[in-house]
Amino acid sequence: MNIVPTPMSEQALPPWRRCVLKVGSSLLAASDGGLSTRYALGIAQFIAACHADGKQVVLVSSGAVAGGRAILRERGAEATTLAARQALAAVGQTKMIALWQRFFDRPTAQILLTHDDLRNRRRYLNARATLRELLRLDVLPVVNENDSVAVEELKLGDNDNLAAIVAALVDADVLLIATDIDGLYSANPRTDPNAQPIADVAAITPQILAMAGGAGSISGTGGMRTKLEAAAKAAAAGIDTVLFNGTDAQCLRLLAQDRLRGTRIRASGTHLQARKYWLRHAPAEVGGIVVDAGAARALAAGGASLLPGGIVAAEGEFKRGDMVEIYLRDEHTQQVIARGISQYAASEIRRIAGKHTREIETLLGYSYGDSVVHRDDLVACDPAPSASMLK
Ligand SMILES: Nc1ncnc2c1ncn2[C@@H]1O[C@H](COP(=O)(O)OP(=O)(O)O)[C@@H](O)[C@H]1O
Ligand SMILES: N[C@@H](CCC(=O)OP(=O)(O)O)C(=O)O
Repeated sequence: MNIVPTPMSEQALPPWRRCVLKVGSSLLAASDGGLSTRYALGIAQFIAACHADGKQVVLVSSGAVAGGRAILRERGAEATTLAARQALAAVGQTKMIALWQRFFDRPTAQILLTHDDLRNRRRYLNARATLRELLRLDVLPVVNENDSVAVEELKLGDNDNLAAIVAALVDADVLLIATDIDGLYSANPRTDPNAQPIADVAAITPQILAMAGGAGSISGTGGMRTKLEAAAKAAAAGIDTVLFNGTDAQCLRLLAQDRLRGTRIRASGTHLQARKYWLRHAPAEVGGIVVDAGAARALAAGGASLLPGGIVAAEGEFKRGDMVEIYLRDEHTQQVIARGISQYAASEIRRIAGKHTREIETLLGYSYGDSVVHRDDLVACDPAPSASMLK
């Protein structure tokens, strides 16, 4: 029985500047094995329209496994072992990148991430710096899990969750998930003729989670369940998620004009509120960075990054990627004026404190960038003496 689900109603979306767009295997897998451009073309046109509007897109694309399967089949082989499945993903990954590359004038870049890259603080920061740089250079980053080396027990496994993590990583304004169905329904419409469309979800509650079923095709992984998990992760980072039908050209055209025929899952607060809340409340390392009055004024005013020139000293033994407090000190008092994530370890800061940014490379032999604390990773604090540091 072929059930046609009730269509979603149309709604306006808030304007956005940077998105993560996840495209599932269901849209890329060809029915006879391998990858198909059938729906990729419409999605590429949507991405090109976003670029033309000055918007930034990070593409999280599945398709490595589907792409490799056809080649394996041609050779009469079967992916029965883990090594065979990983080899298959390695072959398919190049097919998937080639599929996207042909649609764009601007360069595409391949970023393969593992669970470890996202868990390890230094690698997380490096991945973030690379993605930021690619966007600055107007390159289209195409992200996938590094299936060919990921250890089975530590695999993220589905790209919905990966896309949510990447959305937080790049500070996206919205997570767009393209799939083969119009959005979330009260039950899986492929099996339940009474399934009703749900256009707006205020929060991922147990009732909402209970609506989600598994994948709709043999190529899909996780179905609606992993999309809702991803939306919950994005919501916690202050990012809205949008589920829409990537097979529907009209839906894609509307989306390019910030109109949605699909499901919007709302974040609890704004993206900035969530990030600032986290920066304000995440535990800081012992010690911190002491700055001069000029730097303190710039940080208190908001919008500035902390550069080495304004730093007087680094105290304690924090590492690159640690949350630190930033102080202004005179003979009598010490005030926490801001907190943020340090791009440099305390020992490195001691060597570059008071120096010009162009000297970083010479002094350290490498550079993680001009900012010691980037403005996106920094929150100004209400003036209050630092209890832990008062002598
Ligand atoms: N409540 C639901 N609403 C909509 N779709 C659902 C629901 N529960 C399960 N699904 C299934 O989820 C599928 C999409 O997920 P999936 O097959 O993993 O695709 P993708 O490859 O795009 O991630 C749909 O085709 C549908 O069959
Ligand atoms: N990393 C895998 C994708 C797994 C996955 O999440 O697939 P899907 O749910 O279809 O997006 C691949 O490239 O085949």
